[in-house]
Amino acid sequence: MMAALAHTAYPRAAQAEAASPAPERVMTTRPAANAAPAIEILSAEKVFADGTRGLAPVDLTVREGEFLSLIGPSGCGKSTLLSLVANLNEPSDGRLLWWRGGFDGVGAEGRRMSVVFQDATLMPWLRIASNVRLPLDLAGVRRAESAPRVQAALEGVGLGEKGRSYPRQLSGGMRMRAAIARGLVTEPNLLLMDEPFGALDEFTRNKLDADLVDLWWRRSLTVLFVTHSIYEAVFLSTRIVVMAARPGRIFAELTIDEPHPRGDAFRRSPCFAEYCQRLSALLTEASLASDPATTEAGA
Ligand SMILES: Nc1ncnc2c1ncn2[C@@H]1O[C@H](COP(=O)(O)OP(=O)(O)OP(=O)(O)O)[C@@H](O)[C@H]1O
Repeated sequence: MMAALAHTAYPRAAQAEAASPAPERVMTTRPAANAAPAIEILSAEKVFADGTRGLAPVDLTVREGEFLSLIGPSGCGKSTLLSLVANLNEPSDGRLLWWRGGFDGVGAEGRRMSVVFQDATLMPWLRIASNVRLPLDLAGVRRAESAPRVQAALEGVGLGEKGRSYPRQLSGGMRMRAAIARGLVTEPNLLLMDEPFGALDEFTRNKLDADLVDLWWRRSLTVLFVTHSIYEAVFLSTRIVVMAARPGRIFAELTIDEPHPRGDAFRRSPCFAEYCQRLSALLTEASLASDPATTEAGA
């Protein structure tokens, strides 16, 4: 089980979504600032074999229950940072902690992690259900046990009827949902997502964003999310980390202190527009700080 998160009840009338009869859920602005750390990045630095300094020392704590997005100009190290957290890459210096321990503790109860990339990477020759079942097959889970878990994961992303289809029979948005189902089938506590909806049209992306934030909220997930989209970052996140390039580093942070679940009413609200403007201004500053000429001049 995950550590208890602070749930702050909001008067339903305070939100336009309250007009909708469907969700009987308590609104919340989790997580608590003092929630336990899921990931601690401690002065982690990355210099690649060719000498490229992908990341200057970065210090960042991702707390349980956060939806934390990384945004910044191209080459600022978002994917590099995510790959360190996924343990697909090692820091050249500094270290990371996963649930206050080493990576060998990942996978234990309450410490499960999944990664979803921009490309759905489904096996074209396997039906959707078999694609989603892959992580369970690799873990040696027996079919009798995996079948209901696969079906539940598919239903969780709205693909309950598509298990017998092949990837080519699905739209791009559906394939991405299948990739998310594959990420969720192991019931992760932490979901790492590298621009998962970057290749989708805006309408589909908005829909998947709404479903993702709903999943995050219902399942008490912790999410570390890479995006280039200001709107997506503001809509989804509890906190946004703005990065600058050359070398990749943390430039600024913005907390989106708005209750969940969030829906279209939030997207249309003046405060959404304000957050977007603030984030846009920070990104402009980060881009200027990423310009070598500016950086040198200011040094
Ligand atoms: N394997 C590698 N070898 C050398 N340099 C690399 C390698 N991987 C990344 N880099 C460099 O490290 C820096 C950070 O790259 P990274 O892909 O993390 O940035 P990003 O913010 O995710 O970029 P984008 O938004 O364009 O995806 C860039 O300068 C990139 O060229």
